[in-house]
Order: sequence, then C-alpha cells, then structure tokens
Amino acid sequence: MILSIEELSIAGRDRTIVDSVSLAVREGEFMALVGQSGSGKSLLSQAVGRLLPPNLHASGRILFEGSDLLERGPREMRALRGSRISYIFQDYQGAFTPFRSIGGHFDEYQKVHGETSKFVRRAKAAEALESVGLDAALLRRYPFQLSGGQLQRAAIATALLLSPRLLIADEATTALDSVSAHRVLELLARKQAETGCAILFITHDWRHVRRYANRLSVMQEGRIVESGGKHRILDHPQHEYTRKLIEAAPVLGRSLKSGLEEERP
Ligand SMILES: Nc1ncnc2c1ncn2[C@@H]1O[C@H](COP(=O)(O)OP(=O)(O)OP(=O)(O)O)[C@@H](O)[C@H]1O
Repeated sequence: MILSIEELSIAGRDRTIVDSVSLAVREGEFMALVGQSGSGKSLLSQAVGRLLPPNLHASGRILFEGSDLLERGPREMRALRGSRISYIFQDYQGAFTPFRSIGGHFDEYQKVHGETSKFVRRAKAAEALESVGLDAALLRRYPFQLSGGQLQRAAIATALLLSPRLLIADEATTALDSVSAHRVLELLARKQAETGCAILFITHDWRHVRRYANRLSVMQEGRIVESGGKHRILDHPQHEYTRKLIEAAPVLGRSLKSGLEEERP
C-alpha cells in the first residue's frame, strides 16, 4: 500500500464530517472515490496533504509510504507535497497566479523544491509541458492565454514534475467540456502507466470510473459504505446507496456495467 487511511475522522467544532473512514490505495493503481456532494470526499483528500481548513481537525492515521502523515510537521509536509504527493483540482485556474507566466510557475515550483540550476529548471519545464502534449512555447504565455483544457494539462505537468508516488485528482475534469475532459483523463492514464504513480481520483462521473478505475470506494455522509474492485462494484453493488448512485448515473448509450463483457473476444 502506498496510502493507508485508518479510522480517519474529520471534525469541526460541533460536528463530525468524516467518520472513522478507512481506505487504502495500492502502488500504481487508479483508485476512484465517489459519493454525493457533501459526503466528505474533498475533505478526506485534503487531510492526506494536511490541507484541511484551520477550523477542522483530523484524527486517526494516514500512513503514506509507511509513516503517519498526521504526525509530520508543517515543514516536512511542505517538502512532501509536490514531490511525493501531488494534487490537481477542479479549479485549475486557481493553481496559477494570473500575472505570472506559465514558465514562471514551473520555475518557482522547482526552486521551492530545491532545484538550483536555472538551466535545468528551464529544460525540465519544457520537457514537462511537451510530455502533456503542449508546445514549450506556451511557457512564455500567461494563464489567461491558455484554454481550460491546456491549463489543466499544464497543471498536470506541474503536479507530475517531481515524479510523485501519489497523485490526488479532485474532480479534475469537472470544469472541462467533455472532449477536453476525455483528453485530460487519457493523459492521466498514460502518465500513470509511464511513471507508475498511484492516483486517487475523486469524481461524480461513473463513465470515468468505468473506464479508468481499478478499484473504488463509495462514500455516503462521511462514511465509506462500499469498497472493492471496479467490476465487482459496477456489476454487483452490495450497498443500497451504491445501487442508487449507479442507477442515477447518466448512461449515454452505454451500459454502466464494468465493461468486462466488452473485453471478452
Ligand atoms: N471548513 C469547513 N468547515 C465546516 N464544514 C465544512 C468545511 N468545509 C467543508 N465542510 C462541510 O463538510 C461536508 C463535506 O464537504 P466536502 O467538500 O468534503 O464534500 P464532497 O463530498 O467533496 O462534495 P463535492 O462532491 O460537492 O465536492 C460538507 O457538508 C461541507 O459543507
């Protein structure tokens, strides 16, 4: 296991929002986390990077590469975020400062993580951008000069720059049109195959679960109600809530079944 969340609770002053959740992500797998709005998926993922809002408190254990992140200090966590654990969010625009060029962002990111050679930083930035299918000339542009899909791809390039072992994607394609979303997901899957990083993928879109996930967990009101392999859950959901979520998903001409049938010759 690269990540093992054990009995994690997240609470505010007067209520428990995430209630004793356990969830594991294996090395190199694509793990989806689904559940209705407000079920606690984002807070759970923020707790992993110790990014919770200050009014919320996490308890339990979050074992990453064997050691408990809840016991790490802020400096250690800063070093870990970006290098071993990376995030991409729905709000890709928020990942970029408007008046800094794309190249400036890549440069700053690498400086913060200790790359002292300007030459190396420049070369890595160009390589990273090209690896997500973008022209290195975009490094000179500003965020508002890129499309949503291009920006999200640039965000993925940044997130993968330092070869993290875990990438947390929180509704990373929700704000994109379906063609751009598809491209971004294909890119994520390809980068995952290349780098072997694990992905914790938070989504509302069952088509993406069906296509990309290895395993998934279903969250309802702060608890995990069901976890397992994609085929098992999509074809034989055990929990009533999972069944309802799957039934409510838009089908768009293709069955939401796991796809096993199609894989048969
Ligand atoms: N800082 C906060 N203080 C108190 N409650 C919060 C805070 N942030 C979020 N919440 C509440 O915690 C619950 C879970 O929020 P969270 O964002 O994790 O849900 P989610 O499952 O990711 O939803 P969505 O799919 O809409 O993103 C919600 O009821 C939300 O209103």
